Amino acid sequence: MSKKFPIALTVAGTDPTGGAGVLTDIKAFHSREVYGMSAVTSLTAQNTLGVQDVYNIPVDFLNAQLTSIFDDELPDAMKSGMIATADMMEVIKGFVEKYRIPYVIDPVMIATSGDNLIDDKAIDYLRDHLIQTALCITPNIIEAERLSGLSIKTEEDINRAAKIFINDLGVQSVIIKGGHLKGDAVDYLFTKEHVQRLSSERIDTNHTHGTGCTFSAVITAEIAKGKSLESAFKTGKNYITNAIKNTPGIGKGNGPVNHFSYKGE
Ligand SMILES: Nc1ncnc2c1ncn2[C@@H]1O[C@H](COP(=O)(O)OP(=O)(O)O)[C@@H](O)[C@H]1O
Ligand SMILES: Cc1ncc(COP(=O)(O)O)c(N)n1
Repeated sequence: MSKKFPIALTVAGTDPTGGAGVLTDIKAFHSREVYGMSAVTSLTAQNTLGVQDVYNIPVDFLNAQLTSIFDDELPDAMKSGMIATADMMEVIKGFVEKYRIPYVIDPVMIATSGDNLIDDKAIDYLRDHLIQTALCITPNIIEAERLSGLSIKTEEDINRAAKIFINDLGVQSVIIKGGHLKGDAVDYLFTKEHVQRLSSERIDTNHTHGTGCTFSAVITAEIAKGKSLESAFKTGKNYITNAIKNTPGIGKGNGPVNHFSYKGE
């Protein structure tokens, strides 16, 4: 029987309050009318106030989850978020290379609350071995600084970091997200050939838990539909701006975003 929906897979950690990680990714896939699958890397005990505890799934069991998925049905695109260790990254790299699946990496390192989510060896593996396997990586400013080794304060710094990603580290394309800079919220997609700049007003809120997860999940969903990266980037930006603006107001701290309100392209 032929499948009726595109399929997107997320490989990431869980947040029991549903604001970040696997749960927000699946909500975003569903909202974009894409069938969602997941392989869990870590269980976290976290909420809108911070991360209270982390349990990393044994690497063999991550392998087992991915084997179950890929033995049965090939997703049209996949993304990853929190991958706590280099061993886990190696397993994921194996599947991406074997099945040649379009892959978006959100190089998650630190939660909005400031808690570390992955170890230093994992950051090195991400930079030296994993990001090269992706169609696109979506670092925020802090992640772009850590991976490129530059301090990023201005648009010029962003351009320099992008050159390092593409020319020195060998990534196919990079979206550097300006959510953590001042002024308008500006994101930049760099490929070897061109730059696409998308700007939105900065929304004055602390309800930005899971924004990076959601943004990369929407991009992955659009890629699963066969959309171009440029078009997926536009949808991701429109979706996240709307989702932050219409915050559902959940929790006592940095709340999650709204997956019900965006109906556009
Ligand atoms: N206060 C805000 N107002 C509008 N857009 C925002 C705001 N904060 C983040 N964004 C947007 O949300 C997306 C995620 O960005 P960012 O917060 O930088 O990533 P991360 O969640 O990985 O730290 C980007 O498209 C960014 O421009
Ligand atoms: C399991 C998990 N994955 C990712 C994030 C980062 O979230 P954000 O999108 O706010 O940077 C998180 N807090 N928890």
